[in-house]
Amino acid sequence: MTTPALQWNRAGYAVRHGFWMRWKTILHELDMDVAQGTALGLVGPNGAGKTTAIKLAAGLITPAAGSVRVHGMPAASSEARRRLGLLTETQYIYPHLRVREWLGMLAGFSGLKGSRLKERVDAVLELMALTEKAGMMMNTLSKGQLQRAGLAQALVHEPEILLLDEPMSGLDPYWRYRLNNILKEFKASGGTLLFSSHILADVERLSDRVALLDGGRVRWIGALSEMPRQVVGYEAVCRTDSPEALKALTNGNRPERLPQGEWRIAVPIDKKSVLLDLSAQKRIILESLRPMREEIEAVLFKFAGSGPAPDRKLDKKMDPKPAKQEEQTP
Ligand SMILES: Nc1ncnc2c1ncn2[C@@H]1O[C@H](COP(=O)(O)OP(=O)(O)OP(=O)(O)O)[C@@H](O)[C@H]1O
Repeated sequence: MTTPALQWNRAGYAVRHGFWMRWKTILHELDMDVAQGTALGLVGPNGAGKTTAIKLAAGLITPAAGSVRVHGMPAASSEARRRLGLLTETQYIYPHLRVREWLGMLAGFSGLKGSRLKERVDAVLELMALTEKAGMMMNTLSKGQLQRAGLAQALVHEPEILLLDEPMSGLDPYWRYRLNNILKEFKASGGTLLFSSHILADVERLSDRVALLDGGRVRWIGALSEMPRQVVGYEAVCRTDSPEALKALTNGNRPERLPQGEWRIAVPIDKKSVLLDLSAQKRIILESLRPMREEIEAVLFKFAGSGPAPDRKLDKKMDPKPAKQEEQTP
């Protein structure tokens, strides 16, 4: 079996919290992975643990239990970090640096030098349409421009893996579309993507798999197309001369007349037997029948909070100090 590009292996994370500095578990035995060349989208309510999971993969924080690996290497190792491009939710900008200087400085931290560094800074400025802003101070950028500068720094050293916390945040619809295409190209060229988002349409467009986090646990992981969604009704296309038959099927939903004279109707689940009876009696001629499933949002909402309650035993058992021994072993 090939080693995943990213892997959280029963990874836990805890912080000291509150007046009494009690331990608070933020992630509980997180088990998930991302295969090379694929995208995993993290979704979940505020405070679910998405940013913490990304920070663990970036090696910014170390797990208190279990391990987090990048191509089999500890996420906090310098070799792992070299392979990563990271966009955090809150960017550390140096307000009095110019955009080009800021990008150059971060590119330098990633190991780029000389003409190669200049070449790459120019390339990401152009990619993010910031060439004209290159001489401006960082603190004069708009929110969306700052986000694009953040994406430029994540891409400048041509990482194999991108870790993006809310990458679409602050972007206008045009840039959301552009970024979607940029990230698809990144993936098509073998790149691996981990990102979080509250915008389900973006998650649907970009992810091969989705992990739903809530309360610091993975509640569901898989391809959205495989998500178990209940049938809530049917979309029927039929021919009929009977307005009563149409009325009996629709629960007040307005039927749509199609150009060839057929009717497209949304039939609620409880009218399925009426539909079949009318069809058997030839009062309607069914041309097509397609199940309608519940909205993805509704299923996610159901999954969130549906798992086990936080594991108190784990909270107590968890060694708050980073699991150094485990982390060193590739
Ligand atoms: N240093 C800390 N001290 C106390 N609590 C913390 C700390 N860091 C994170 N948390 C808590 O951990 C939980 C998970 O935070 P995290 O930022 O990972 O959530 P998230 O899913 O990214 O949320 P959002 O969608 O709002 O960005 C939150 O309840 C947060 O308050």
